[in-house]
Amino acid sequence: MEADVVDLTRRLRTEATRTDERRLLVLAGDRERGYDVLDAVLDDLSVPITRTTLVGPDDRLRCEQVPQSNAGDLLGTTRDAVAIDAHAELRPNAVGKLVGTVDGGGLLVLLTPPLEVWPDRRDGFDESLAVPPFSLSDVTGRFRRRLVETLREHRGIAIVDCDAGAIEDDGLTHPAPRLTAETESPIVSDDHLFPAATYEACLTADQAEAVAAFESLASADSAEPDRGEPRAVVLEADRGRGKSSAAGLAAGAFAADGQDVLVTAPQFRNAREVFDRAGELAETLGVATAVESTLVETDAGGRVRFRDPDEAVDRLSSVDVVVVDEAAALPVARLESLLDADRVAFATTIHGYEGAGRGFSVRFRDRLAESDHAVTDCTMSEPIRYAAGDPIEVWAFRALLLDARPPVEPLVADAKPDSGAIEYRRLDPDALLADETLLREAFGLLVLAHYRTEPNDLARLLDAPNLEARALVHDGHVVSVALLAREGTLASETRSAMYEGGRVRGNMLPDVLTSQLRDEAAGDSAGLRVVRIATHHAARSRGLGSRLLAEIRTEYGEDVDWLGTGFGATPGLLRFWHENGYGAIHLSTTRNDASGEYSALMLAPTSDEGRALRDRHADWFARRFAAVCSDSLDDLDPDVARAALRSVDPDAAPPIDLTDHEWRVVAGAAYGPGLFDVDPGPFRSLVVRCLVEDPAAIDLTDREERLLVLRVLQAREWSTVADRLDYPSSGQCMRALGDAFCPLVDHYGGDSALAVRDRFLDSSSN
Ligand SMILES: CC(=O)SCCNC(=O)CCNC(=O)[C@H](O)C(C)(C)COP(=O)(O)OP(=O)(O)OC[C@H]1O[C@@H](n2cnc3c(N)ncnc32)[C@H](O)[C@@H]1OP(=O)(O)O
Ligand SMILES: Nc1ncnc2c1ncn2[C@@H]1O[C@H](COP(=O)(O)OP(=O)(O)OP(=O)(O)O)[C@@H](O)[C@H]1O
Repeated sequence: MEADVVDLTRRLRTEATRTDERRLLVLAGDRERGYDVLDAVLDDLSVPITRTTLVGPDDRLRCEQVPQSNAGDLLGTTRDAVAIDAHAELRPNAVGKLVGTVDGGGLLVLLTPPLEVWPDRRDGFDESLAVPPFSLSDVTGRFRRRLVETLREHRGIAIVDCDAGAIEDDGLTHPAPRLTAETESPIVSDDHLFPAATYEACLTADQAEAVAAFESLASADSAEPDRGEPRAVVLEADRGRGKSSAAGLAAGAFAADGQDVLVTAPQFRNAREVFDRAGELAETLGVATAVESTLVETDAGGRVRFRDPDEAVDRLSSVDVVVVDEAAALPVARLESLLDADRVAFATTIHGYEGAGRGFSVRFRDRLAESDHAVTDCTMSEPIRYAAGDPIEVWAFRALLLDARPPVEPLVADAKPDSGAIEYRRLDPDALLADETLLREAFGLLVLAHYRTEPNDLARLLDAPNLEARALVHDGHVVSVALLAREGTLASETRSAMYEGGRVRGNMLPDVLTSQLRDEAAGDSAGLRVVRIATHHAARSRGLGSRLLAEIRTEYGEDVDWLGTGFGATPGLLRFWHENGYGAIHLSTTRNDASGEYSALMLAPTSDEGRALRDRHADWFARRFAAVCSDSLDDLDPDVARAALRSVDPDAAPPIDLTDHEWRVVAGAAYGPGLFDVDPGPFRSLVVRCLVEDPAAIDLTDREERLLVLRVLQAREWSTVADRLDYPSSGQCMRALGDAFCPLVDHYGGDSALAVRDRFLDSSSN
């Protein structure tokens, strides 16, 4: 049989090479037999071992080997053959990252258990879906069943049953011969800053346009003084469109002009093509003085060099141009720091969520828009690594729903929460599988709206026992969707393990409340966490999200003790949840990598037990808030602090408990010559109470509230606060703080406070 498969692989390779497409070979059956066949196939293939990668747990072939957990290392690289050993586990994210790395003419190999039994076997990835109190036997195999179906249905995929020694499907597509490649050749105009050779090195017109976009990063000259302002280029494309190469050609052109270009990426290998192209261009132009793997230098004193993101951030001011490759794979906070560079380019994938996360498009785009940089956008669609319409890309997009989209705008444009056309629907996994449009719309909406949705989530949606999905559909189309996770009802052993620092899967809220906030009972009650919620962008702010939350509360209210959520906190989102009955009980003390925000945890109780849980945590949260704010949250956006406190139920928050002397200090600073600085403590508890309670009698402006947060809670220097809030001087800022405390003293002050106030009011009126 091996000979037959070797022969088939040769034919697949010939076809792939002729069409510049890839082919996929599935070796199903016993693992050892699969490896024997794979060995024979790779021995015969004219593929250099240096361009082959085995992705699996063991180093069994004579080529590079990486575990599936490190599949991201290969992002942005080009391989001739990639074999994925899926026997112990199949991580959907890994498949998403790997498919795009295989070159035109290349081969992707999938080693799997027998296809008939594979969906019903529980593997390593499934273990990650078995979230307590559920067990592995509760996990289902729908994702893999669907995967197997797509493998059987799609073109270009050969399936070999290694146990039976039979070729089930030869995967040959017998393409009609093509006359010539249909790509437009790049047009090189005279009107460009970079040398013509830069454009002549481009393989497609798209790539030439992308290179041209980089010209906007050229440094200022007297003819165009406007170029002195900060500038950014964002280059987006699907995998393998030649982004890195475009960036490399531009970097080479800058270096030829004597500029210092710093290139960064999650890892050097993600950016290798940048250096290949930059070096080639420098050589073509005859200006290269050094061409090494991470450095290109030119006789004009220019260079292109690589630095890790951490190091890059420290060097931004000393270089001319910064190029960030595989930008979507970097945390948003890191991308934000890179914005300190005046001239910076970000190259990233559009369907980058195949493992990279969508932080870039969902969150970082907003930051970029708020920055001073003038942004030039550029997209590339023409494939370079492999031909357009490549069957393996088509398969991967479908199998992992990489191109899932919410319904087109006109279908949901009229959706209103109270209209009869709106229906609340359970998105049962079986119903989703039976209705591909529903699945694509629901998943597409989650992907577009959420920076963290990735192929693993598709598998979770279909197979995880703790997850459920609900939606509002408008005339049958998904307009608002929520992903829900059951949490809590944990056995006492599990709870004590958590309390003692053990890791427990899932159960995000009970986990944080138990392990970090030291509440061993937190995992006892039954909860439902809204993991994600999204409304179609064409129908936001009409109450649809709120209606969906209300429906969820009606459906589950009797069933659980609390509803909860956790998300990257912004003032708008905190308001949205607060308006829907959720109150903050925690803000994380570190920023989330993907969102760049501090995470907020919120609870909405639905039973007495849930209320008791919410109340004690709201109380603890309000009590510790000021201390955390002057420590790990000292850079928290004051509007997030205000919105978080405002969402806390005032009945659950601690009352004001100041001694007479403390009241005299506060009232003395508000109405007399006293100073906040001598004893900030009592001021802090007053501010927290006032922001939680928001009494009608205290009408502070937004600026005054920000002042209270920045100076009193976050202990920022007077000069910093004055600067940030546009007070003309620190002195004016101090007076404004005193003034802001007057209504607080009036409203909350006891006899001792009011006596101080009246004394100073009397003396000023005499
Ligand atoms: C656990 C999590 O999933 S949190 C993340 C939530 N999801 C996202 O951020 C994805 C993108 N955003 C969305 O899909 C939607 O904006 C949702 C889901 C947050 C809200 O859905 P909608 O259908 O718009 O909600 P609804 O109309 O009931 O309430 C909107 C109100 O929420 C508040 N709000 C929600 N998001 C924001 C925001 N980003 N900025 C400002 N206010 C906001 C506002 O008060 C808004 O009212 P307004 O438009 O009158 O100012
Ligand atoms: N102008 C060019 N000259 C030579 N080779 C090129 C050129 N453009 C692209 N290529 C080749 O095409 C393949 C894909 O290019 P590149 O890595 O730049 O694309 P990419 O869009 O950055 O890919 P990914 O999305 O995987 O990061 C690489 O093998 C690269 O060497």
